Amino acid sequence: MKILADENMPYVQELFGDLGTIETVNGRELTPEQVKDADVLLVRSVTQVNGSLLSLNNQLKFVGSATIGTDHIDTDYLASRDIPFSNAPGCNATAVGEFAFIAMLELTHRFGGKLKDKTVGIVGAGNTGSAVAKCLQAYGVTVLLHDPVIQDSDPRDFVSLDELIARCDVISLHVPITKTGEHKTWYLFDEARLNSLKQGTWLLNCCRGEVIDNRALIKVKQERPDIKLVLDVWEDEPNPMHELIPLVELATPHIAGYSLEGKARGTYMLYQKLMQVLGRDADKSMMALLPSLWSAQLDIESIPNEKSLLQLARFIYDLRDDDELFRKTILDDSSKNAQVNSSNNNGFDFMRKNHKHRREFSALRLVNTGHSDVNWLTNLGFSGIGQ
Ligand SMILES: NC(=O)c1ccc[n+]([C@@H]2O[C@H](COP(=O)([O-])OP(=O)(O)OC[C@H]3O[C@@H](n4cnc5c(N)ncnc54)[C@H](O)[C@@H]3O)[C@@H](O)[C@H]2O)c1
Ligand SMILES: O=C(O)[C@H](O)[C@H](O)COP(=O)(O)O
Repeated sequence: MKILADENMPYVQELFGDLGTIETVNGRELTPEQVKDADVLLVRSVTQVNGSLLSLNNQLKFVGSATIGTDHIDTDYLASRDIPFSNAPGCNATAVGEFAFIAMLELTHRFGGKLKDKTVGIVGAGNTGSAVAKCLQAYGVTVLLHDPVIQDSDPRDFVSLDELIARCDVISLHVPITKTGEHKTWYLFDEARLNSLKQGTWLLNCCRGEVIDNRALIKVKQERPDIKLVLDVWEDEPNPMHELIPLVELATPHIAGYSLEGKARGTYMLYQKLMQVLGRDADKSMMALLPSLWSAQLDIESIPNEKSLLQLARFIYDLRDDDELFRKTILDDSSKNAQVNSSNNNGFDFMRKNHKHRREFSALRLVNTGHSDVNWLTNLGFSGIGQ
């Protein structure tokens, strides 16, 4: 069996190695010729899987995408050819939740005030939106949810988008990209909606770039510096509008979901699905792939203020490093960029490919050595305390 896998998918050899021959490829540049004799195709979000890519292949038994989003997959086409498909729902939701939470702590530290005093609106209350809400609620932040698709069948409370915008100090976007239908999300935040943000709103986008009209965002942000932005995703990736980057407070190249655990979960979910398709037992364990804990343990006496919480979060993941590298990689030093571009086509993809996967909060075991209540850190995701 020939398994063709994106070169940026970890643990493929460990999980699929005994099923056949593995060939790794640059997913963004994959051609029909390369796919021609594959039995299994494992992709990430950068590969458009459609009739054109699969036009020379008559033997494909499975397509898997180690991602939450499926907007790069022509699922109707795969169904028309009876090719089983699976994505990896929720695989990197914890990573996105922690990324957005840390970004909010960073903004609070930079611009003053307390995150705990803010009201945060989540647009799209599925896996990633709920993961952000979980972190915020563990810390005691007020959260409002907007999700017209599930609001009638979900027991949580929901508000309209207008109410969310009017009441929230921070808005975090977690919707799939959809171009049609009653609840389409393409340019959900167009110029009019961006202008309706209340004074001083922080807007985070960790879902898909095209949920915000980026050209309109440049215009609005130039007129309204009170709005603060965290963008992990961009219109027209891997070529974000250069004029937008300096206007963004925290800018990263679509890596909100890039935790080691999130990537491992993505590959593992595809392994489980393929074994099911092949009618075989999935006898490998995902936990065996991961280094057990990133740090044996950290003694915590108290979290006296938000700065201490930020320091603890930075110990796991210092988002400022990715922001700094992103600006340098994309904007600075054209000669360096030329080198990057020649070997890897694009600085955006270069940074994603070479991203050192961070760990999730759960990789750090905390021990409560004081008398104050720090047990809520377990609800935030850390291991140890209260267990
Ligand atoms: N930046 C990253 O690294 C990263 C990582 C994971 C996922 N993503 C993106 O984030 C998206 C969301 O991921 P998820 O796991 O939360 O997906 P999900 O399917 O679990 O949740 C999405 C939610 O959005 C809701 N929704 C749909 N249209 C809406 C609208 N118009 N208004 C409000 N809510 C709407 C859906 O009902 C659903 O509950 C993915 O589709 C993917 O594109 C990005
Ligand atoms: O949809 C997803 O799961 C995310 O956008 C994912 O993090 C994208 O990462 P990629 O597949 O491009 O490596």
